Amino acid sequence: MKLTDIKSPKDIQSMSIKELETLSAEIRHFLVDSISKTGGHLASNLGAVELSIALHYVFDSPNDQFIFDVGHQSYTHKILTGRADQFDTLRQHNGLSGYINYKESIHDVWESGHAGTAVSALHGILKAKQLKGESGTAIALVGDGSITSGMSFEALNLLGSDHTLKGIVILNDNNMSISKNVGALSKVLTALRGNRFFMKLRNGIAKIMPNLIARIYRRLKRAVKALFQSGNIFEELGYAYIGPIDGNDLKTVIKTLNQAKKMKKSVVIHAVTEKGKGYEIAAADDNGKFHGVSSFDKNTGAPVKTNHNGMKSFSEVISEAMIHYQKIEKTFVIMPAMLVGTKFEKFYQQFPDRLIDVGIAEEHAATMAGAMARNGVSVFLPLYATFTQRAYDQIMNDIARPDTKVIFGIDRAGFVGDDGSTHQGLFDVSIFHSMPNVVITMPYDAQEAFNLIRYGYSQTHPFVIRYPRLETHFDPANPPKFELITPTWTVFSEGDEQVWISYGPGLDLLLKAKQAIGINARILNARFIRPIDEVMLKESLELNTKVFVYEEAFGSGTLYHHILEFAMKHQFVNKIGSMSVKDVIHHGTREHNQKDAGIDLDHLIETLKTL
Ligand SMILES: Cc1ncc(C[n+]2csc(CCOP(=O)(O)OP(=O)(O)O)c2C)c(N)n1
Ligand SMILES: CC(=O)[C@@H](O)[C@H](O)COP(=O)(O)O
Ligand SMILES: [Mg+2]
Repeated sequence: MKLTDIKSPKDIQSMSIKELETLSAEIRHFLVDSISKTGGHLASNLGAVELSIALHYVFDSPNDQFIFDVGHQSYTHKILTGRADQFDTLRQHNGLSGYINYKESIHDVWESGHAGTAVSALHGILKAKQLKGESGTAIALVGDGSITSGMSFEALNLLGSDHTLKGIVILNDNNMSISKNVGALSKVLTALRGNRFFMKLRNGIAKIMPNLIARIYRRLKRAVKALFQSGNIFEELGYAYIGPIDGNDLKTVIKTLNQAKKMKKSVVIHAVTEKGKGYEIAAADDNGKFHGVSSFDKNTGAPVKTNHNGMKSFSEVISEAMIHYQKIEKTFVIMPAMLVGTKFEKFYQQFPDRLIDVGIAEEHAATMAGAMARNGVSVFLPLYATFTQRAYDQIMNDIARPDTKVIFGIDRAGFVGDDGSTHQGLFDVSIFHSMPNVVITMPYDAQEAFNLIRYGYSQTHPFVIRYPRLETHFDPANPPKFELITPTWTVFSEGDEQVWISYGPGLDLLLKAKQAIGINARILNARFIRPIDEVMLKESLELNTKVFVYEEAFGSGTLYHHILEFAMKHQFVNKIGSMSVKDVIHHGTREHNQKDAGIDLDHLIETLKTL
């Protein structure tokens, strides 16, 4: 059967195990082929093929509801629910989403994109079914990285104690988050994985080679200890624990799911899988390079080259700046699971004792940062703008409220493009504006990024430097110097007919609009989004002309509103217009994101013409 002929999970439910095994090989081949062209989350999907097939084989979606934590590993589920023919549009505008998406399919029942929500969703879905007397069950597929997040623990704690509900949690343990998984729970899982070895031995499956005996003995000892002495964390939380099982062995997974289906209490199935399975280059990688990929050459695994012409990502610029800044002052980086994406690997290699990967634990990272800073350590906390949302309370209560100097590197600020609505970095400006004491900045280029970092460490408040998922000119061999700046705006382009204000990449757009329309506008670089530069703003308002504020951010309590407030307070009567994001923006290129939000260049020009 061709994958594109699968229209519903029913189409695979009458297959034999052998046929399903052939199907899993075909799916892997398809995924590598397809993702090599479109980009996407490769390694996680390759590891979850058998788990997804078995789910659809044993259970009956959508009556039984499948919850994919994050949702980045849901590609096989998409194929089995009739979407194989759309994979050439993956993560593209109006194409298939890279995550679970309610609009795509009745089988997509839990959207997340953010890690750690699956067990809470499982609890919620089961409770709703119970209250409404509905049939069917729910199953959560959670990775070993996501299970370490605070939310997962909160939910495991509650669901385990609710004996009126029965949920199934499949713990997809590949020993990897994006990078190697971290923390004590990861060690517990490693110990439990040892039990698989014990079971294999008992069944006479393991082939013992003489030179391995000593190692095997040590692992056996660990396994026995985990089994009989320290107990099993999931059992102690109230779950039946099945495993560890080979999560890439279809027959075993199907047998186990059938067993779990019959059980009366909530159950955790510990499935050991291989991230990247079936594509050797991805399977061999333990640096997270094949977690999320852009298009690549299938034979070599190398990304399809684009000409960067001296350009580097802002992530690289900031991490380089932090490396250079170590000559001025030692700082400590608290990294919630995004070492690869934020480009801090080089920093970690050079300063292994100045960075800790805390895993998917943004809340913990923020409070830990606050505590370290209060105890005299210079802290840098890199967070993707979207994941900042997870730590709102901790940033608010433990950093902003007591006015503690933590320097935040807010990466992926603004549109993120192909990851879509769950990952857009559009809310951080409002979030930080809603908190006391926080200084909010955005650099236009690499020089300004260096300067803002220098400035951030020289002042005394919580300090945000936000930067986009874009590139800028940067030569690592000849990096900018740290210049001393004051917290002011700058004139980006001279003029006096109108005053246009923005920050970061919005400035380029305003400049293009100025060139296109021919209005001699003064363009101000509000690199300090907060506090606003009252002197420069007042001077500009005194031109007694129209003012316009452009923000690539969700327009609620952002720069525009503070400019308005200032103008009203000082009784200026200038007409002040604005453009910002007002809606949820889905996947596509950055340009599509701008168009969908109605803040692209064409719309900007039209708006400015009639201001
Ligand atoms: C709150 C939050 N923080 C960070 C991320 C980024 N992120 C996406 S997937 C992932 C790793 C997940 O690891 P795991 O759950 O083990 O799944 P695997 O990819 O190994 O299958 C991370 C850190 C996220 N999606 N949500
Ligand atoms: C699944 C997830 O949340 C991350 O893998 C995310 O897709 C990373 O995005 P970047 O590619 O921008 O690092
Ligand atoms: Mg994992």
